[in-house]
Parts: sequence; C-alpha cells; structure tokens
Amino acid sequence: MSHGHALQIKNVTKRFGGGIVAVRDMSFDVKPGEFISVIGPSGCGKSTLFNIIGGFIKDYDGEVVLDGQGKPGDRTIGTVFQEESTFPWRTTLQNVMFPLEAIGMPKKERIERAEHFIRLVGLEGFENNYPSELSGGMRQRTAIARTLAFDPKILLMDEPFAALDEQTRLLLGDKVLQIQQELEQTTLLITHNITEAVQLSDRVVVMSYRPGTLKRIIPIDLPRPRSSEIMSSERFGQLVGMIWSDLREEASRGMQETERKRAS
Ligand SMILES: Nc1ncnc2c1ncn2[C@@H]1O[C@H](COP(=O)(O)OP(=O)(O)OP(=O)(O)O)[C@@H](O)[C@H]1O
Repeated sequence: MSHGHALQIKNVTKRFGGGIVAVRDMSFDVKPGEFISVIGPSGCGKSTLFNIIGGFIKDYDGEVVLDGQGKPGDRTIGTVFQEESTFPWRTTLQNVMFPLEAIGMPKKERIERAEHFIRLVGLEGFENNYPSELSGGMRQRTAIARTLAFDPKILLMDEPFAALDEQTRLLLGDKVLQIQQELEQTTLLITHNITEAVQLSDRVVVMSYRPGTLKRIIPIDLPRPRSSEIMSSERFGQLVGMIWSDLREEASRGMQETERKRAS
C-alpha cells in the first residue's frame, strides 16, 4: 500500500441548503486493519459523513481517498445500515449469497463462501430461516455477513446495533471483536454509544455538534484480544469518562439548540 492508509478523509465539508453546515473541515486517516469509531451527539453530521465516505453523497468539498487511489462508491466499501436491510423473501443463506450472485461467482463457491461468513457471525443452523424467523440481532448479523462475504476493503457501519437492546448489543460487540480478530477488517463505525466505541475501537474520533468538526481523536489503549469483560476494567472506565467529558459539552449544546428551536 503506497500511503500506508486504508482511507484518508481530507478537509471534508458538506453544506446543505438553508446555510446548514453538516460537516466542517473534517480530516483523519484510517490505517489498514484499524477499527475506528466516529462518535458525536445527535445531529452532529455522523450520517452525512457516512454517506460521503460510502459514496452516497457526491457533492461535497474536500477529498475522500481510498487506499491511496480508489474512489468512494467503488465496490470496495461495504456498508451496514441502522435500518434493517435483509431481504425478507430470502433465507439467511440466500441473503448472504446475494452480492456474490451479482458478481457472477459460481454457485458452489458462492455457497461455500456464504456458509463461511454465516459461521463467522455465529448463525450456523439458521441458513434456511427467513429474516422474520430471526431476532433483530440475528438479522443485523446476516447483514454483516452479507457485507463481509463481498470482501470489502473497508467496512462502514452506521449505528448497526442502535435498534437492539443493551444486552444483545454487548454480545454482538463480542462477535464483532472476534470477527475483527480473525479478518483484520478495516472498519469505520458510526455510533453515539460511548461504551460500544471504547469496547470495539483502536481509535475513537469525537465530533462536535454543528457544524460537525473533529473535536479529538482518542487512542483506545486497551489490550486485544478483547471481549465485553474489559468493560469492568479501570482503564475502560477512564476512557469512557474521557470521551463523555468531550461529548457532554457538545451534546448539551445540541440539546439547548433543539429546545430553543422548539420554544420559538
Ligand atoms: N439532506 C439534507 N438536507 C438538509 N439538511 C440535512 C440533510 N441531511 C442532514 N441534514 C442536517 O445536517 C445535520 C447533520 O445531520 P446527520 O444526519 O448527518 O447527523 P447525525 O449525527 O447522523 O444525527 P443522528 O445521530 O441523529 O443520526 C443535521 O442538522 C441535519 O438536519
């Protein structure tokens, strides 16, 4: 890799109509194999940044450089969304095979590859179930397996566990840690959950509220391999505290603005 970066965000700014600056002059790099979380209060521009990196928003200032050359929107970025994205009419196996069909992978290879990723996310035994027969956490794991099976250079996830209850979320975090350990998949996670960010990440990018700028990058110096048990460690608590003190200011600014708007 020529630049030693999987992804570079360079001075990215996004203005919407009505004078809204959703993201202002954001810059950071992601190294190959790194797990980065982008955290910020509601409305700070996280999803906008996700859409820019994922190639869904094309009109912005600055640059997003992939692997020193590729353009976002190439199929080298795999996305997992907050909303359910499994196809209800397809079984788990058929869901995971879908992108492999689209690139014309031979059937035998496609099944083997899909089965491998289904095992990786812990859904073996559920290959022939439809999404309606699975829990929300299992459906999100199906979506993650489907994205990983495609072998993206970068996995981009926008609050994939936001709709799940706290315990499921923690257990899924363990699964993500295991997958990360095995695949060394470069991952960018957008979240507003501090414990999730600390549990999973190598570095946490904290964003400020409107306009969304980079407030601080916090290296998470917790040893790997990790599991959710690390949450009871003293260092974990310190890191959560550090991020919260950064976020608190931003979140309360966001809340005040929202309340002011409601009142007027
Ligand atoms: N298409 C759009 N047109 C105009 N304004 C927009 C558009 N999309 C987002 N915004 C505004 O840009 C700002 C950032 O929104 P964004 O959805 O990126 O924030 P977020 O951090 O993802 O929020 P949340 O955590 O609530 O999902 C918000 O003020 C939002 O109202």
